[in-house]
Amino acid sequence: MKIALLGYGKMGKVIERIALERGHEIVLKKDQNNTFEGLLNADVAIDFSVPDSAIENISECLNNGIPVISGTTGWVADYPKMVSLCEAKNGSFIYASNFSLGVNVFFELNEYLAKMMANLKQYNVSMEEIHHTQKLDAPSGTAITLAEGVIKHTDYSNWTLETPISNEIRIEAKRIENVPGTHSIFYDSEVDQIEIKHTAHSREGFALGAVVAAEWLVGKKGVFTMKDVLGLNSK
Ligand SMILES: NC(=O)C1=CN([C@@H]2O[C@H](COP(=O)(O)OP(=O)(O)OC[C@H]3O[C@@H](n4cnc5c(N)ncnc54)[C@H](OP(=O)(O)O)[C@@H]3O)[C@@H](O)[C@H]2O)C=CC1
Ligand SMILES: O=C(O)C1=N[C@H](C(=O)O)C[C@H](O)C1
Repeated sequence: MKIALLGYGKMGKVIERIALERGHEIVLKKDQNNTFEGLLNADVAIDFSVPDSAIENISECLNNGIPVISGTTGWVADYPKMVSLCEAKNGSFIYASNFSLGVNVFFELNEYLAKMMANLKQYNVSMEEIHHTQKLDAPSGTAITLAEGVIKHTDYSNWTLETPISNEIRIEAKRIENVPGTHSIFYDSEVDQIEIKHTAHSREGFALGAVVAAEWLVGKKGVFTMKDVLGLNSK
């Protein structure tokens, strides 16, 4: 498979290594300093760039009939626009706030726990995410997906980085040197605490998941999620 990398930073470089190990070829490594030249030779594009460039990168792919995977976070308010563009162009698109298998299992666990806790009003939900100090967005895209998973099954209706008012889930975003990504969800009552936690030990899991998603997407039309890629939709 010929892959265009849109974003060639920390993630782009790990994705390149894993893609080459799996027998793929890299036909474009786009950063701030070059153009999309080479994109049209790609079977699929993988965007791990910056919040301000994700929409341009994804649009360029969809407008040119190139299937695109995006892992860039911090632009999700505009996700519906990219879904509409993909549908209008009969294209192929996957966005995931987190491509790792472990986190996608954790997303399911989070929703399962939220369903069980929904009627136990004595418990207060909060979250913590910890990432490296270069991260541009807060809270992390993964924390937002986790909060949405709780909101879907409980009376919570929003998340906040500030002091929460009723029905808001407080997310604390910590930035510590070299942390690849740690997410915790807490259910606190006066008498106890339930905590679930996912800790990424490196960026390998995110990158492998993105390459697997790219391999899966080629030849399909539509807007998909990691649930489709991992066959979790029917569960
Ligand atoms: N969904 C997931 O599983 C994961 C998502 N992420 C997300 O992926 C994104 C990238 O993370 P990371 O690799 O750590 O970040 P880095 O800052 O290391 O890399 C970002 C890259 O994007 C490039 N870039 C900047 N502007 C553009 C542009 N206009 N077009 C293309 N590339 C551009 C930068 O280029 P230059 O060097 O020239 O500035 C750099 O190469 C973040 O949003 C992060 O949150 C990260 C890990 C997992
Ligand atoms: O910026 C990162 O590094 C990461 N970003 C993603 C996010 O915002 O959730 C995924 C992962 O936690 C690493």
